[in-house]
Amino acid sequence: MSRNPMLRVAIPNKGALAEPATQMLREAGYRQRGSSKELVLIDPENQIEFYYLRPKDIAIYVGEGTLDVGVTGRDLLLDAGAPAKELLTLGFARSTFRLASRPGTAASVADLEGMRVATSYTGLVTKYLADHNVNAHVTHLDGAVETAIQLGVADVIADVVETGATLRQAGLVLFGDPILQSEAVLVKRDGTADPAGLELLLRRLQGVLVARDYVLMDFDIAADRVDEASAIAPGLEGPTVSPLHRAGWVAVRVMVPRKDAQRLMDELWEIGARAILVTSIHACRL
Ligand SMILES: Nc1ncnc2c1ncn2[C@@H]1O[C@H](COP(=O)(O)OP(=O)(O)OP(=O)(O)O)[C@@H](O)[C@H]1O
Ligand SMILES: O=P(O)(O)OC[C@H]1O[C@H](OP(=O)(O)OP(=O)(O)O)[C@H](O)[C@@H]1O
Ligand SMILES: [Mg+2]
Repeated sequence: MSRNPMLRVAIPNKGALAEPATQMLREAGYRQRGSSKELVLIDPENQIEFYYLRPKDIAIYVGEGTLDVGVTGRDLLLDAGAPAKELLTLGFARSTFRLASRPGTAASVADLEGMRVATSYTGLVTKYLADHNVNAHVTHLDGAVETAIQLGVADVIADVVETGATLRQAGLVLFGDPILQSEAVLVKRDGTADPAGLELLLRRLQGVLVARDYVLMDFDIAADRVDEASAIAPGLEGPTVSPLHRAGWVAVRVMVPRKDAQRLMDELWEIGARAILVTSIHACRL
């Protein structure tokens, strides 16, 4: 029997995406490299190969079809302008892409006419300026772009902002609307059939995302209050209700968003639920 070719997956080898991406794949049951010197890791048991590449190159490999799918940032994907599309948002490396300058330099993108803009994301910024009919000089820098203004290379920068600490340290302020909201995404080449093994990878990653975002909530409650409890905590497909030895009482189990757990416990307690327990989900397949 001939086996399908292995699924070929691009993973960032450094920067803000690298560690959370490998951690998520480990949680999804895949082998990951043990040292940053390993550039390729084959996981024959799961019929998958991982290629550890520079974050900026991943959309290019996937867009050209050299690799089947990859983990990258939405900002990097748009910057590359590669024919690849988002399949799944992964919830880490969340950032915004913003314009910044010394106070008083500009108030909106329209003020950038004729100015010098430094960025590591030349593709993204050039398109953004063109979309706003602004003619500005875009200078490409590989990183640490916040320093470009102090060194007289640019009037304005466009860069990734998370906490804003790097900007503050450089004496810069944000201006204008955010150019985009970014986070890590799984991408695939546009307009091609799904390769063998992709559906399984997606299901496993979705399982990790649900296990991270949801908890299990168990409680005991009088049977005639189950409808009220379901209105508070409906679960994903309705609660599991089991009989209890105590007459007129039942045990209820629901999945609830982790961030809402404390509020839901308070509300369930108010309507008479007792022995309310919250448990983490280690893994799941919905
Ligand atoms: N401080 C941060 N917080 C959250 N996400 C970030 C942060 N810095 C970068 N990112 C995101 O991580 C992705 C990759 O950026 P990163 O800066 O790690 O790559 P790089 O600049 O190519 O690598 P390096 O900075 O190591 O040279 C982008 O999608 C970016 O939005
Ligand atoms: O808003 P903050 O929390 O300060 O984070 C944003 C900073 O993090 C990234 O830098 P990185 O460490 O990747 O260095 P680089 O500029 O050389 O890419 C980004 O380019 C910003 O400089
Ligand atoms: Mg960086």
